[in-house]
Amino acid sequence: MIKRSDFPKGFLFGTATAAYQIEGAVAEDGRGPSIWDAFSHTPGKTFNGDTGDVACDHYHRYKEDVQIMREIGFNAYRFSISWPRVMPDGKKINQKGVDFYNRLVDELLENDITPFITLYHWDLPLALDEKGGWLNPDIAMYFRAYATFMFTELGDRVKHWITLNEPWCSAFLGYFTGEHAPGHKNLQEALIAAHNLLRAHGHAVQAFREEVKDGKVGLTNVVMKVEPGDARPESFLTAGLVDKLVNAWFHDPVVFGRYPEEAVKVYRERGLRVLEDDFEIISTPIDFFGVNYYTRTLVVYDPTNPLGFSYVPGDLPKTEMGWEIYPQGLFDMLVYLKERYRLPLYITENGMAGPDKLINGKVEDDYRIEYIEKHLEKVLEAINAGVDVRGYFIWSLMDNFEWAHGYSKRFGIVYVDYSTQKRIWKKSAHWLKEFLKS
Ligand SMILES: CO[C@H](O)c1c[n+]2c([nH]1)[C@H](O)[C@@H](O)[C@H](O)[C@H]2CO
Repeated sequence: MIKRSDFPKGFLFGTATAAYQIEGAVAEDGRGPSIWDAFSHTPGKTFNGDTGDVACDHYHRYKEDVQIMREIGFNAYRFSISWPRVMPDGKKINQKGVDFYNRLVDELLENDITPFITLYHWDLPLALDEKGGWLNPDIAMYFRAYATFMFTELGDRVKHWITLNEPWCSAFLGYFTGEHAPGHKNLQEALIAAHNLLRAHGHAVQAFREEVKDGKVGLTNVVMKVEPGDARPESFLTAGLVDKLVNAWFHDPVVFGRYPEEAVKVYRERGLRVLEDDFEIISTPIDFFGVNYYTRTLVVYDPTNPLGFSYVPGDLPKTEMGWEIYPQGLFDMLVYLKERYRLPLYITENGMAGPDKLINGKVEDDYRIEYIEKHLEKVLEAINAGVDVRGYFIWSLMDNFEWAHGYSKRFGIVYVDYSTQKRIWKKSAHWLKEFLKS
């Protein structure tokens, strides 16, 4: 049985959330609409028509939520700032919105919890989307101004920052598959959005170096273990390619100042334009990578698919999201990231959606305890293999708005009864409290 004391001294154990998924209060104290407000209110876009209008009402209940984190024993908390809450039109400052984050940061520090702030977790101000959003190259300068302002506001107390959460999702789910806001379905647009996201990241890092001299800044990416879904040699080659399209596409530019050649070739062969400007800015050195790991993805060679591959379901046990439970993939990817980029790593998300049922006031989520324990074992294995992992954040503190899945998927270690906003510790929260004392 793994113990907290097995981990290096100073290793951070935290939990993670995102503004639009938990805050609610979407029109309170001057907050402006985001693309997710518009998207979730568009019929057919989210499960059951669910929206983030109320979510977990964290905007009003943040003190209670911080107390839960303290009682469980976390020493870190990763959350995101709602850009449209602090700048309703993407530019003009809304002091009441800023004050919420000042209160939240102070509450965390008073409870000895280290704040990790994500500047962008998908809730772009709608006003900027109306100017082209991530398709408009000017977005990088809007983002730089927003980042600079937040650094000056909170950088005296917050020393760990993440520019973007998963630019792959923002670009490819938002502009190619259309599953996420703003819901476009155009691969060329996805490539343009991806490049502007990376440019915005680079500008924010440059601003950070000017504003927060004693801080650390990084980028959090989707980290998928990509494996061949059958034994054909072409599928092994395909897995290597998809790894470049998903993982390397957002890691390589930030460290090497270029896209992975094999992936550029795939796009160019299909007549798509791959942007290559501003790599100098994009590769402004960062201090760490945030790793969001959940599962592996299996791909097979499929010439009928526009990009030459298709996904296949694996046969391992799956979570409520249909994602295979594959802790080995976390070890593999931590070693892969260390070998390729040689940067410190924080696991900024790891967790599972479970069939959580509230029965007689309890949620016996033993499956989540096993999931967390197995993944922590792999983190420890990676550390012992020489990977510089500095923290682990569970997704998520509490059940929340799971994007297009609405409230149908529960990732929390704390159950939320949305009809009463009551927070109820799941068995996994009690297990974590013991683990964090061990
Ligand atoms: C393959 O999963 C992705 O890396 C991923 C999973 N998740 C995420 N990214 C997002 O960062 C969170 O907002 C989601 O709530 C969370 C759970 O779906």
